Amino acid sequence: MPLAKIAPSMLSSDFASLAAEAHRMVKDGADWLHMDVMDGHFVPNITIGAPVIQSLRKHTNVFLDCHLMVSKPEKWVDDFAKAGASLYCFHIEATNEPEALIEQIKKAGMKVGVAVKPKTPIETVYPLVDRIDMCLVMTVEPGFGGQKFMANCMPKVKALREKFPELDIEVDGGLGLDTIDKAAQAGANVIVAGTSIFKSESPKDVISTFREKIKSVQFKL
Ligand SMILES: O=C(CO)[C@H](O)[C@H](O)COP(=O)(O)O
Ligand SMILES: [Fe+2]
Repeated sequence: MPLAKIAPSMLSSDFASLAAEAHRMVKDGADWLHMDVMDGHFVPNITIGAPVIQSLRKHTNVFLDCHLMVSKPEKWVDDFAKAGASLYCFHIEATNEPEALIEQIKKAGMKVGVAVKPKTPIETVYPLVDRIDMCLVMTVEPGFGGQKFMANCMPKVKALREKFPELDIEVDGGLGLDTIDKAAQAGANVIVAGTSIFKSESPKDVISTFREKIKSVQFKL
């Protein structure tokens, strides 16, 4: 099972001080920064686009894990690559040609992630796993931070981990000190958390607790 990676969702940060918030998260132990991109069409919310990634990239070298909750994800690959995105994670529900999109993302020089919404069967990603770097199993309906963790998505994580022991498996939505155990035991190793980290008195402690919980199950799976 790959190493634990903790990826604060910047959706919960103060967007007016994004660079400072990014530095704060890295100082507090974040491995990646999770950048939630929403177009108001695939999900009923609008957040950021490539220009924001471009600005942020001028202030930090940290790995930018971009979660594209957008229709037509093929349309934005080059913009995000030029802007300095490290990983481009698209929703399998948003494209009819995932294989071509994966190749396009790789050609643009980014890592590739495929995301599945809670109701999407995990089997849909199995044929793609040999070509991707990460699978994101949503544990809320995409669109908003601060929602309740959907524990009924854990069997999807477990099945994916059993089939692909070395794959980066990311969970996203409602992760906190009260839900991290379930995600770790199911086999997730990349933890996205916005609300629980940014609302905490000590993001550093939350991040290190997440990492310890993943490590504690690492060798059992
Ligand atoms: O993809 C997302 C929303 O669609 C966010 O990454 C996610 O909601 C973060 O949630 P939380 O604040 O509960 O950690
Ligand atoms: Fe996300």
